[in-house]
Amino acid sequence: MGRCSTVSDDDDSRPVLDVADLEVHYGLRRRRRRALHGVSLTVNRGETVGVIGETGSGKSTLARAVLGLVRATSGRITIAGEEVTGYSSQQWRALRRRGVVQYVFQDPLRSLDPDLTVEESLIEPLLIQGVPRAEAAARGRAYLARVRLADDLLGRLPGELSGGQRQRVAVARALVSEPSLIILDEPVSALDSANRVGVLEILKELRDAGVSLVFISHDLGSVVGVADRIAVLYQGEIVEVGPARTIIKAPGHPYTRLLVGSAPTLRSASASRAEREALRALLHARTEADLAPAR
Ligand SMILES: Nc1ncnc2c1ncn2[C@@H]1O[C@H](COP(=O)(O)OP(=O)(O)OP(=O)(O)O)[C@@H](O)[C@H]1O
Repeated sequence: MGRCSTVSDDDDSRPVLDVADLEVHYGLRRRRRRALHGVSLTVNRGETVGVIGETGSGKSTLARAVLGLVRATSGRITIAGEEVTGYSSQQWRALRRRGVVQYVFQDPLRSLDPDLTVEESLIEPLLIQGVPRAEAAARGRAYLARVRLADDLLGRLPGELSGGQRQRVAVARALVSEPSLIILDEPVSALDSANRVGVLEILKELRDAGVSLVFISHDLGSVVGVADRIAVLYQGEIVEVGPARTIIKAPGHPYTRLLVGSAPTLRSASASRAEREALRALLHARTEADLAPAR
């Protein structure tokens, strides 16, 4: 199976995702909270970009903004050459129906309709696009094989699958319409280690086949083997972005150093406890100085 086709244009030089100076606030007046500040990120066609950060850093908010599930307070989001920032919910629905951007969430039950069989879930996006049923069914089966699941699961409901099988079906469903971009928000976090390895292998194959992916995770170790570039999100801001190898070998920001130092498998020697505490203190000092509350 080849590269995912381009849905809305065929200019390969244009980023498939261009997020510029994105700001997202939640709540009103005194409850107003800034979740993202000045976030800029591009994903080139065929590129896999990892976004890592600890809990509450704004990873899901970024995913939701790019999927039109949360509104940008300011900034610009362009997907496959289409500026979507000011889209109404109707326009977002139309964009999703065209299959330009697809998603996989941590909990596959959020990505899959519990009342649709695996086959129905796989062919639904294609039928919406007007693909004839027989062709849609054939493509659904092909993508099921691509995530290494057998045809005998086609008649099952999501509730009749294991967690790992469900997440593979969610990945196959995201792929079936051959979108320009797939957003994966913590796709392996809820899986046991065998399934995690299996799904990461599938993501690597997709990357090698030239599918454009955003892989969001709190776990640097999961992202590092899959992503071409990694963006580090800290308290709603991207503090560092670079090739995966550079992020691991020469992390620039104290928070990235802390992440790398806390993941012993990523370095020959993990940071000592004293080093980690020194980095935490440095981070704390920066946070106090740099991050003003939302106005
Ligand atoms: N619907 C909401 N209303 C108000 N605040 C929210 C809402 N959703 C998220 N937040 C806040 O925005 C910030 C970023 O949340 P977000 O869910 O994007 O973080 P995350 O990095 O995905 O965290 P996790 O890894 O725990 O999922 C947090 O401070 C969170 O409490």
